[in-house]
Amino acid sequence: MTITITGVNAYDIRFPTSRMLDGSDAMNHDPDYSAAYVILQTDSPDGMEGHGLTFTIGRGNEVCVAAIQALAPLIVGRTLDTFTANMGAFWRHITGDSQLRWIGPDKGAIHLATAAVVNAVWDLYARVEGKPLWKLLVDMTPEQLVACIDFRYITDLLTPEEALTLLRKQASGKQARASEMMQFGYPAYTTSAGWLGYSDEKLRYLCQEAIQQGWTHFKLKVGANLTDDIRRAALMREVIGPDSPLMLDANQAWDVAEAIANMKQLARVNPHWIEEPTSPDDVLGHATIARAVAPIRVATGEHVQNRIIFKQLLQAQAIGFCQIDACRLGGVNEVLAVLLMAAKCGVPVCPHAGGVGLCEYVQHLSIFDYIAVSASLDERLIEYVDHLHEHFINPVIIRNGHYMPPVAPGYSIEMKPEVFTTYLYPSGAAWQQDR
Ligand SMILES: C[C@H](O)[C@@H](O)[C@@H](O)[C@H](O)C(=O)O
Ligand SMILES: [Mg+2]
Repeated sequence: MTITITGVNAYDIRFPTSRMLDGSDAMNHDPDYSAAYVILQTDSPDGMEGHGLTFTIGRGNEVCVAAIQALAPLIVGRTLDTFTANMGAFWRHITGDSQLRWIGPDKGAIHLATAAVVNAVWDLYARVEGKPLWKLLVDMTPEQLVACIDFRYITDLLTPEEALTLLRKQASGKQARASEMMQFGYPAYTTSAGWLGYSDEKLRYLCQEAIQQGWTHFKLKVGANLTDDIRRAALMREVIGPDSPLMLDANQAWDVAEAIANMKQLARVNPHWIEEPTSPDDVLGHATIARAVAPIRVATGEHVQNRIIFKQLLQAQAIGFCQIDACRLGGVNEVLAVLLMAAKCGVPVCPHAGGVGLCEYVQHLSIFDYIAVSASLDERLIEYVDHLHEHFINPVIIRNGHYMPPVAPGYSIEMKPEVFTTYLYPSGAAWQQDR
């Protein structure tokens, strides 16, 4: 069945999470979790649509909506088949427009918009095939997967031939790992207890509640004030016990030397990693910090804008954990490139999911990563935040601290119809009380 994409609708959806300081950190103290949301309209007789979003934290979401509208002419009037026949060419088509490229390339609002549009096309593709996205990817041959990737700028780390070899090596165990995923799910950690704006009391009871729910790995926000950081980290360590992994996240608050000095102090709580210790663009700074704070490892990625920066972070041995983001990178195609580079370098991928819809997205990527790329769960965890899942038609299912594989066709990102009225910014009812 040939389906033509007939329209692109973009929506500015915002949730007022800042009212409770959910999602707050050292840099982003009052985030309103938001989505620049795309619906691809098609001519399919059964009304098939493709859904995608890119995540922002409020102001500026309208810029991403405008960027999605700027990309729309690149896909309207095209058939899905012409894209899926050559996914690599499709990605170049979206990212390589000879004029739009100037406001990137592969970075900033236009790249966030790219992710929304690219992911919406993958969602449509998976729906048409009747599979959840992870399964669509798992069922592709190594040749088909490699054909999705734009290798320009990364062949000095990973060539298409090496990617093929990596994927072929894992082919025989795919079925067993898929069954394992269906039975036990993919391990996860929770960030929901540790937002920066939460009081010590709230931190304590949310941690206790999370333990009761089966969580064994926890993340805490640091970076605003070292005395507070030390006190809150000690509190969390006390509640979760000496053996549960505790991750720290500074959200880019520190200079390089400051990060090293502060981590010397925070080492007393035995952190599992330090996340975003400094600017996401500072590859060499990350490498310096990684060497200085070892054996504590550095994690980063939620603001790593493309495969090229990830390549450098890996080449410089600057990260011990690779935190892909489903819509900071330019959608599924670019994520595939990073999963394969990380596998080649032996760096575990632990996706970023602190936002709206990110948990729904990244579960597909990690489950695919395990089944077809890394073949390992060692030190691999998906982030989980307990916010806004009720707005999705197919929200994530967590069992005992694990993500259970989604079964509905698509990329799990479709929001319920009422969201498009209640949380539409600025006209939705949720925003009226602010006016
Ligand atoms: C503003 C956001 O909530 C961030 O704090 C969040 O994405 C965070 O860095 C995370 O790692 O989940
Ligand atoms: Mg973070």
